[in-house]
Order: sequence, then C-alpha cells, then structure tokens
Amino acid sequence: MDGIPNNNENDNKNLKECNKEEEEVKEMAPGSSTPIHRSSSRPQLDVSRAAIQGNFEERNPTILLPNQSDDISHLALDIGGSLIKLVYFSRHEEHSADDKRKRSIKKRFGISNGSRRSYPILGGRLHFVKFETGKLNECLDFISAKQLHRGGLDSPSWPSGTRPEDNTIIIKATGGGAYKFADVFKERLGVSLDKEDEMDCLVAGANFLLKAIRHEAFTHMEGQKEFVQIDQNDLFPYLLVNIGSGVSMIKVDGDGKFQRVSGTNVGGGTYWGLGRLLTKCKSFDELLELSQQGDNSNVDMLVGDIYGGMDYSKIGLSASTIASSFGKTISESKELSDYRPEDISLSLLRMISYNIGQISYLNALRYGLKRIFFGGFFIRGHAYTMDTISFAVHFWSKGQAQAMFLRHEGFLGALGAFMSYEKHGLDVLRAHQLVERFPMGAPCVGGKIHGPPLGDLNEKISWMEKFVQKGTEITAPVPMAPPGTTGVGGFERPSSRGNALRSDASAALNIGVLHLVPTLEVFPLLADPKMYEPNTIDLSDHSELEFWFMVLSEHLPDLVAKAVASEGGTDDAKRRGDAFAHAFSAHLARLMEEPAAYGKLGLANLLELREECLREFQFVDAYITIKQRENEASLAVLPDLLIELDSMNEEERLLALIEGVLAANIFDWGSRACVDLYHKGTIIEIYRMSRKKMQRPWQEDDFDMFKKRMLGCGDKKPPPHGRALLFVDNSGADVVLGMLPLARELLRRGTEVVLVANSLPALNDVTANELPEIVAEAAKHCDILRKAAEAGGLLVDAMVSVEHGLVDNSASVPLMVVENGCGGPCIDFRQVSSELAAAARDADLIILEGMGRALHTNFNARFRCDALKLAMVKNQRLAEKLFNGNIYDCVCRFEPAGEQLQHNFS
Ligand SMILES: Nc1ncnc2c1ncn2[C@@H]1O[C@H](COP(=O)(O)OP(=O)(O)O)[C@@H](O)[C@H]1O
Ligand SMILES: CC(C)(COP(=O)(O)O)[C@@H](O)C(=O)NCCC(=O)O
Ligand SMILES: [Mn+2]
Repeated sequence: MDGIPNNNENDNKNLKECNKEEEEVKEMAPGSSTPIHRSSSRPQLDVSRAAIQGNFEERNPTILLPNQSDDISHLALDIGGSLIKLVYFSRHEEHSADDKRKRSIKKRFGISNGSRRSYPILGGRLHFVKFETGKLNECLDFISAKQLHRGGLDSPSWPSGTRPEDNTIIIKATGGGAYKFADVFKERLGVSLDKEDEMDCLVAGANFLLKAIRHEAFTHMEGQKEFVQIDQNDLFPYLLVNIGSGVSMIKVDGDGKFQRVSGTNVGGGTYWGLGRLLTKCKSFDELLELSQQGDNSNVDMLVGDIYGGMDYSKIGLSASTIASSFGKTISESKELSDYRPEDISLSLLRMISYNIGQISYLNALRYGLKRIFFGGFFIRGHAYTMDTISFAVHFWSKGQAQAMFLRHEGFLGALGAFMSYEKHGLDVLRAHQLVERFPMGAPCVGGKIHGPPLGDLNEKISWMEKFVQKGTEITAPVPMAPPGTTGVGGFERPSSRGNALRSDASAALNIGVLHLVPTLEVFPLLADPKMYEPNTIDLSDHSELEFWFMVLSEHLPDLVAKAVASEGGTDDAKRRGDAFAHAFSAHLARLMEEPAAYGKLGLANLLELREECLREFQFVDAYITIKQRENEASLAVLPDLLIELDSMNEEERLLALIEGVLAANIFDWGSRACVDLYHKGTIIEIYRMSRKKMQRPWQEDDFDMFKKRMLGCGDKKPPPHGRALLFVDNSGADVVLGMLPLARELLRRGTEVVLVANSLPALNDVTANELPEIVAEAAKHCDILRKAAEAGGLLVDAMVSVEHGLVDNSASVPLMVVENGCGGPCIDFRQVSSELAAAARDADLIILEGMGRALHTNFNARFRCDALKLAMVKNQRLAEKLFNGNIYDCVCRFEPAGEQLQHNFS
C-alpha cells in the first residue's frame, strides 16, 4: 500500500451497508456485553463484583473488592545500623475460572494443573520497603497496618515448623537490630524474631538476585549504565562488597560457600555521620544532593596544589588527582564556616567511595577475583557514587577487575533472611517465572512524600493526586549528565554529576514488585533461548525512547477517554482515568530522565507497562465495546468472504488469504495513524480499502517460498503441517476476516490449528477468553470451522446453532485456543503460559501476526520450526527503521525450519 486508504473510493452501496452496520452497533446496549472472564496467567487484581462502599455521593468513596485476596505469607527483616529493610510476600489467589476451554486444553496437552505442582508456592508478589532505623515506630506501624506479621498464620503456605503452637508469630530477621530490638517487636507486635546470620543472608540474597533476576547487575562508568547478563554457570567466585553503615567484603564461592575476607569501618555511616556534623544536613538525601553542587578542590589537596599546578606524570598522577582528601582544611586561616557544605559533602563522598573501591580492589587482587559486586544502601542508585567506585576499581586494577552494582542493592540481607524460610520454593524459581512490575505509590518512608501504607485503590488515587502536586521533580525531565573529563590518570572527577537526586518516592520506582509466576515457561520452539532478544528496537538509543515517549504521550488522552467510557463514564471512572494518566505520564517522564531506571527496558515492556498501569487503576478492558462492535460487524460479512474464497483455486486462495491477513491487520487502535482512519470511515470501508490496495511485492515478500512449502510445485505435494500455532492480534476484522479464514484453510488441509491469544486485554487485541465465542459465531456459517471447533472442545460452552445436526467429528482435525501468558501487545517468548508451551511441543508451524508480535518483538527471532511473520506496518518511523519503507507497507516473512537450523550452525 502506498498511502492512507481513501474513503472516497467507496461506492454508495458500500456506504449504505456501512451505515446499517453502524446503526446496529448503536443499538447494542453496553450492558449486554458478555462478562469478562479474566484469565490470570499473571497475577492481577480481582475486580469482579467490585462495589462502592458506603455513600455514593461521597467525594472519595472506597471501592470494595470482595473477591480480592491478598494473603501475606511471609515477612523478613534486615535491621541495620541505619536502615530497616523489609521484604514481604503477598500471595494472590488465582481467580481465573477453570473453564471448559482450559480443562479441555489441559486434558489434551497433558498439563496437570499447570506445572506448578513441583513448586510449593502458588505465586504471588515480593515487595521491598525500607525505613530509617531511628524511626522504628514507623516500621512497626507499617507492619501492623498491613498486618504483615499475621497473614501468614492462616496461610497454608506457612512453612512447616514455623507455625508455632502457642500462636506466637516467628519472623525471620537479620542485622544487629534483630538482637537489639527483639523485645520491641515482641511487645508491640507479639512477634518473635528468628535471627539469621547477616553474612549468610547477604550471600543468599546476592546469589538469588544474580541467578534469578534478569538484568540485576550492571556496570556504571562515566555516567553510562550497562546491564550485564551473568551466566549462571560462570558466576563464582566473586567478591561481594556490602556498603551499609560499615562495609563487609565477602569472597563468594557458591551457594552458602563464602568467607568474609575483609571490611572497613569507613562506610555509609561515616559519610552520613560526618557529613551531618559538618554540613548540618537533615537527611542523607539532602547531603547527597548537596554533593552534586560541590567542588571538592576547595577542600581536597590536589597533586597540582603540591606540584605548582603540574601533573606528576612520572607516576601517572594528573594535577587534578586528589593527593589528600580534606588536605586543604589544614589551613589555619579558615574555619568550618568558611567552607561550602556542598564542597565538603562532595569531598567526603569521594574520599569514602575511593577508599572502599581501593580496598575492594586489593581484596579482589588478593584472591584473584575479577568481578566485584557492590551492594548496600550507601550506593542508593547514585550515579556519582557508582562512577567513583568504578573509577577506583578500574584505576587500581588497570582495567583487570570490574565493579558491578545491583538493582536491589540494599535488600540483599533482607532477601536472604526471606530465603531462609524453608520450603517456600523461592530458591527454585528461575528468571522466566519472575515478572517485575512498577506500580505507583508503593509506600515508602523517609523521603519527601510519604504516608501510611496504601490500603486500597481509593487511597492510592489520593496518593497519586498528592504525588502529582508535590512530585514535580519526577515529572520534569532532568538534563542528562555532561560528558566526563579524563586526564593523565589518577582520580579525575567522574562525570555523572549534576543529575538531580530523586526523592525516595520516585527512587522507589527503581525496583519494582516481583511477581512470582511459577506457571510461566520458556517457549520450547525458540531456536536458541540464550541468544533470544524479543525487542527489535533498542530503547537505549535515546532518540528511539524520545520517539516512543512522544507516541505514547500523544495517544494518552484517547486512551483515557476509552478507558473511562469502558467503565460507564462515571465520576469514579474519571477520577481513576486521571490517576492512570498521571501515573503513566510519571513513568514516562521517569524513563526519559533515566532510561535504565527500571532495568533494561524494551518497547514490549513499555507497552505492557501501559496496560499494567490501566489494570492498576482497575480498568479491566478499555476497548471492550469497540472490540465487540468490530467483532459483530466482521462476523456479519464473514459468510460472503468465505463463499468468495471457496470459489477460487488453491493457489489463488492462498494468496487471497495472506492478503486478507495483512489487510485486516490495519485494525490497530494502538496506532495513531489508524485511529485517525477510524474517524474517517467504518471498519468495513477501511477493510475494503486496505484489501484493494494490497499489492505485491510487499516490502518483505516470501510468499512464493511459503506457497511452495504449502502447495509444492508441479506434481509434488508436500505433506501438510501437523500442527500450526497462530498468534492472533486484534479483535474484529483482523481475527475474523484475516486469521480465521487462514486457520480454516490449514484445517482443511489436515493441519491442527491452535489459536494463541492474549491472557489479558491489551488495546484492541483479542483475548483467549473472547475467542471461543467468536469461533462459535463463525462456525455457524462454516462446516470446517464447526467440526474442527467441536473436535477441539471449543463449542462446549458456546451455543452453536443446531441447524447442521449432529455430525461425527472423529475424523476432524481440531481447532483449539490457548492463552499466551501475556497482557501486552507484544510477546516475549521467554515467558509464556504453560498451556502454550505444551501446545508448542508438537507444532511444526508458527504464524505470528501483527506489529506487536511480529515486528516490535520477534522480527529477528529464530524458531526451530517453520515460522511465518505477517504484519502491516502502521507507523512511518518503524517502516523506515526496519526496511527503509513506508507506513502501510506489509511484511510476509517466511523462515523454514531447515533454514533456521542452517542459520544457527553457520
Ligand atoms: N534515607 C537514608 N537514611 C539514612 N541512610 C541512608 C539513607 N539512604 C541511604 N543511606 C545510606 O545507607 C547506609 C545504610 O545502608 P544499609 O545497607 O541499609 O546498611 P545498614 O544495614 O548498616 O543500615 C547509611 O549509612 C547511609 O550511608
Ligand atoms: C501497540 C501496537 C504494537 C499494536 O499493533 P498490532 O500488534 O496490533 O499490529 C501498535 O499499535 C503500535 O506500535 N502503536 C504505537 C505507534 C503509533 O501510534 O503509530
Ligand atoms: Mn494488536
């Protein structure tokens, strides 16, 4: 296609048909919509039967979620000299109906209630919170308000042996405070602290993070953060340096195998303590923030000060190298008040960071360790601190040793204490079973914005409202760091200065809530799971991030309007809509400010973040009405399309089917260009236009190769595929007029077809729960679909017209539906539902459809079976980026299994 379809090309007859369709649509009462069965391969809020509690007239009514259960199963603490770290687990019951579709899929693929039997935990969420030790009461209030200490008592997942006879609650705790404050916990909460060794915990926490969390570790040099994927088999030995109040250096050789080889009393407590005395700062963050405006050369004695402005190049020291920290303050003519607090703070930060970096290096050298991981809250995600430490390690080791940092820096001990609960199964969890989410308003204390723990959605919305008023620093992008200076060597100033320090409230977004989803699996047909990278576009390219920031920001008002309308347009819905918009904008602003804030983020994650954010504010399915309207309109024209297709010969039909899929993929409510189209015409008009303009060769055109595989050439007829997985995209024409006819063709040829659809709604994508009904409607007009759907157990629920009478289906190949495990418009094949993984085992063809699944993600993915990628590009920049093309170009990429393997072995 070479441009936006032009509506004027329609004749009057078409217009009349379309008007009729629109009228039918208007008559559909919103209330008549089918109930949304929410599948939950990923944990979620259960909003079924949600109701406003109390007076409807009230300004901020509480919403009651009778079916939401949030059982707290475990809590573990690390009570340090400066901070109390808390890790707690909330178990989320799965509320998805074990419907007939699911049961029949499980039976067919031999899945025994997911693969989770081997996992003692059911799945849930790990939360991370911290408090100042000096404000122990805030921590106790938090635990008490959230009843974190009690939930586990009634929980079946409470590990055996820890559920006490006399109902005293036992909680795992580490750090000195586990001893010091044992009585306070007993008195205030009736809790006994079960003490775990601090070093054991630090190591257990670090090993868990490094093995189970993708992109946990990163390097930080000259302002550049780079995530490092650690090979599990090549993790040990390493040096763990935990910079808390004091510093511990631990040589780690394996799980539970370690030795504390060194430490230093000059640590985080030293910086904060001395800094407070010397600058009168009221908080750690204030002190750290001051350092960013500092110039330490007013306080430190530099090599140049001693050498009359010259380098001491013979031993590799530049004039700007610090010769003696605080060396200038020996001057008798100056008092403390003559020095700027900013300069003092910076000098102190550099002194302590370099010192720790240097001692760490010496210990790494002493034991022949190449990797040093730094943890502890002294680091506080602060770019300058990390740069300084990295600089020291790099300088002293001449580049031989590498400093790495951890996203969960301060929570190593608390996580380790958490791991020490026996039999909770956390240790067997793997990266693909963990999904990190970044909900708004995770309660945190000690920053500028804090408050009581958020109890319900209403409190969260109020928090958002305050957050937006106060938190301007997080919504306003901050300029990037200036390029660094490097001299002859020695301690030049690292470059990451000038970045505003984020308050704790926004820094809390740095680590998310870890969702544990034991049922997720790696897709078995990936050619090389270790090398697999789902995202096609790299968002670490700042111009890409800027582009997507703009696209998503511009789309926001339309999305909010749809979301609010989907919930009846009530005042409550509007308020939630505003909160959602603020929350999502804040996420975007945060990412613009610090692209690596949430770890390594691809476009797939960004698009899913938007969906998650909608769910967070309880928008169950923003496009529900649109989806239903488009399904109905498309189903109405399906019979004619099938008749037309059936009048063609096999070759013509195959081409028409692929053209049909590409043309119908124009129905994308996530694309700005398409949304503009919808304002100009009805869906059938757009579909016809799109179809008409479909012209080969496409931008990527492997159709002939695909045709050869399907139909052979000459007399040689290749065997049909055994089973095809069709990854469907949008509701309406896309699935009904595009993918279903293609599925029907495969079925006709004797190939089993599995339609793979989203577990949760995302834009106008069709979900696995919605598909059986759509198929049932389509089956009313088509024998092939009906028999196959019956054979696949799809029509058990759906009321199919009996006009065809009872037929023996034993010979039919089945048509099935499975959920993919996703709640976004893209797919990451490292984390799919167990039903999809099971269905994939006998599949020899996969068809990925749509931009999200075939272009934004998986465009370059390689599979062990035949793969067909079909999409229409509905974004000019993407078309340019992928193949120097244009908006509405089409992709038909066929990668036969043999070639994949050749690629892999060449
Ligand atoms: N909000 C804060 N309040 C106090 N100290 C903080 C804060 N944020 C970071 N820090 C730094 O973190 C150090 C404590 O780190 P942490 O790993 O929690 O050690 P500990 O277990 O000894 O408390 C403090 O000494 C200080 O340097
Ligand atoms: C979210 C989407 C990937 C969905 O596309 P689909 O998979 O439905 O073809 C796509 O709508 C998209 O990239 N939208 C943002 C870009 C734009 O407005 O053009
Ligand atoms: Mn889509």
